[in-house]
Amino acid sequence: MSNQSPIPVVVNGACGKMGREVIKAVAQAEDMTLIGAIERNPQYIGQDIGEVIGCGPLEIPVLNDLQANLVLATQEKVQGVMVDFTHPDSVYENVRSALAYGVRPVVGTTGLSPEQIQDLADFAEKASTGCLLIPNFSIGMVLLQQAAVQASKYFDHVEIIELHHNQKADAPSGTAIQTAQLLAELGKTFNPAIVKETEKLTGARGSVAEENIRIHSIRLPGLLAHQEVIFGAPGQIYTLRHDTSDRSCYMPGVLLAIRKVTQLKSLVYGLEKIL
Ligand SMILES: NC(=O)C1=CN([C@@H]2O[C@H](COP(=O)(O)OP(=O)(O)OC[C@H]3O[C@@H](n4cnc5c(N)ncnc54)[C@H](OP(=O)(O)O)[C@@H]3O)[C@@H](O)[C@H]2O)C=CC1
Ligand SMILES: O=C(O)C1=N[C@H](C(=O)O)C[C@H](O)C1
Repeated sequence: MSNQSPIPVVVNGACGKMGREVIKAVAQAEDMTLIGAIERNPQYIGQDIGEVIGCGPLEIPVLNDLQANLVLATQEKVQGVMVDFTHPDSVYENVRSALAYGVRPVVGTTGLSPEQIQDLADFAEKASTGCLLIPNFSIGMVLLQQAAVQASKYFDHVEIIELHHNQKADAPSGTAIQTAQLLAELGKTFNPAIVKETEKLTGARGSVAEENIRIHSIRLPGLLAHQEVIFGAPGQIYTLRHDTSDRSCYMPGVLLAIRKVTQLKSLVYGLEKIL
């Protein structure tokens, strides 16, 4: 065991699908201490978060007061971290609040606009406070994206298909948007038109992201989170695919981000930057 004080962690969206996994992972991490579980759903407020998620008492009541927990995080021996897995509608304000208190945000929630991300980056820079925005915490997705960047040097035609459970609020997924951005960094425009296309049903050809890369979003019960990047060239197709089967796949990335954000002084976007 190291002599360093454990990192105090507040989890926002604690009773959601991802929040529950994060609570479990943080509670088991020897170098972290769970100090807050924030949730808006009244059915859980006041209950022990450990009991709610079925891992036994953790002596942390579920509260619906982010500000109070952020204040708590500033009173610990070492500066705290807020992990956010909530909703596109609330994440911007949550991160602004955490940064204002000097609490470092680790953000998994997707759906922030480019303008909101830039604003948070400026705010973190001014506050000289680390902040991590990670559209996807799984190592498999980082590897897929790296392979896609490599392939994009040799293929001029590419489309992205992302497939998720139908409780997902935002489309396209944060991961698909980031994947298109990474491919676009090469500085070439993909998918030169071969014929004049007509969409007989609006949206049939998906949405167009950076450098003319199309993203198609599928939402079905039974899916978790999946992505394909399909490259085409005359006479060949190269397909990269990542599938998740359990949300525990994100936890090594989440724990790494909690450790790394304490060493940062500005906003960093993407798991690949901290590996
Ligand atoms: N970066 C990554 O690797 C991953 C990112 N995600 C992203 O994380 C986010 C959460 O996903 P998931 O856990 O599946 O979602 P859930 O809907 O299961 O959980 C979201 C939690 O946030 C709460 N919430 C919803 N709306 C608000 C709001 N306006 N203000 C405050 N709290 C709110 C929900 O409460 P209530 O139940 O009352 O609605 C719930 O507790 C999504 O954006 C998703 O895309 C998901 C998986 C991996
Ligand atoms: O909502 C989800 O489930 C996921 N959301 C993230 C995204 O939008 O990319 C990450 C992963 O795909 C799971």
